Amino acid sequence: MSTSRNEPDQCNLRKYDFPLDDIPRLNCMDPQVDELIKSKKPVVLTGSNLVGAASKWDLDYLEKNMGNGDFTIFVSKGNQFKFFDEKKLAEIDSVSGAHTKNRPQKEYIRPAKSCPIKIQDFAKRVREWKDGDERLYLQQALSSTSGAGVVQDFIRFRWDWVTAKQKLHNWGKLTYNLLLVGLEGNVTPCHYDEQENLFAQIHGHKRCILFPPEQFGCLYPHPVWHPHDRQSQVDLDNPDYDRFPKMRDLHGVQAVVGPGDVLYIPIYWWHHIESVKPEKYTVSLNFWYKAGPVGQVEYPIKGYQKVAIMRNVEKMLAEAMQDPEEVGALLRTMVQGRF
Ligand SMILES: O=C(O)C(=O)C[C@H](CCCc1ccccc1)C(=O)O
Ligand SMILES: [Zn+2]
Repeated sequence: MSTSRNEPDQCNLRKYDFPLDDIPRLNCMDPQVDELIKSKKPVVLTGSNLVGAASKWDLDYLEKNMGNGDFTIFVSKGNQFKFFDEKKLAEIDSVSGAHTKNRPQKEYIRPAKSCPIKIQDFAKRVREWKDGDERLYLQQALSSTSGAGVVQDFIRFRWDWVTAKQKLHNWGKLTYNLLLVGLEGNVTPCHYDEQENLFAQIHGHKRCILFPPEQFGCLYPHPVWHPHDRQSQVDLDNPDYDRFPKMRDLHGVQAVVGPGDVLYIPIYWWHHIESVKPEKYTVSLNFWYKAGPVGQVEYPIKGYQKVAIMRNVEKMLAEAMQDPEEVGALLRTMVQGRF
């Protein structure tokens, strides 16, 4: 039911076959918050005012205060913006020796293509956008050249609060803040990142569905050498249970975040993010922190540590075999009928 305030109508959110529990929503001063972050569990923090200085970052303000540099936007014919790492493609081309020359170069479909744009053009295209047009998603790291007004606001974020969190939980350094401006209906499909993430929602609402690293087996990620490394092969919005039978065992958690909310997305947790009604576009800013130092390893090892181990095995085998196509065959030979 939609309340009088500008809130999403929980009833018109997409329904899924798998169960979804609610991510706790706690005031940032609640001591349970640090318990949850310490145990790498997601939580929505309210009242932090972390990006209060950005509460005025709507399209008009961004248009006037982001300078005239080029911004990276992604354009997609559909509603999915599945991250495609061009650097991985370059690596595959560089590593492929004579033995792979005779194989037709596997063509990769890029679900969304990236192109540079001025913020003014982007804002115009968002205002004029209507259903059926190709979709846009601005995804740009903020820096000191991001426009005077925005930089002034950036300085006034609650750095004291967020730096205290970083230190308390032994996170590594802040790598960057990604500014995200997307259209209602845009979906960032299920993937995980190798960084801790304080995801601040500024304008509009986003529905975030998360799964713990332990559900790696149900989400069938692409191989680490693939440009879609860290992205799930499954489409939650169009499940293929024949190819991916273990999707039936999915059990996620979810939250709809609105302006002022900060969602803690723990490192290695899967997340699928959709910009939802009633607003036409959404503005978010994430705070990505490198993982902290690996402390004393405790046994049994945790789900996220198993993911790190599996990644290393895939990297080592791809390096040893020099031909990614042979890694699967070798792994099947190694485990089938034996373990
Ligand atoms: O903050 C996060 O981690 C998100 O996934 C937010 C997500 C956009 C992320 C785009 C992206 C995904 C992978 C690599 C580089 C960029 C959204 O809000 O749509
Ligand atoms: Zn992410």
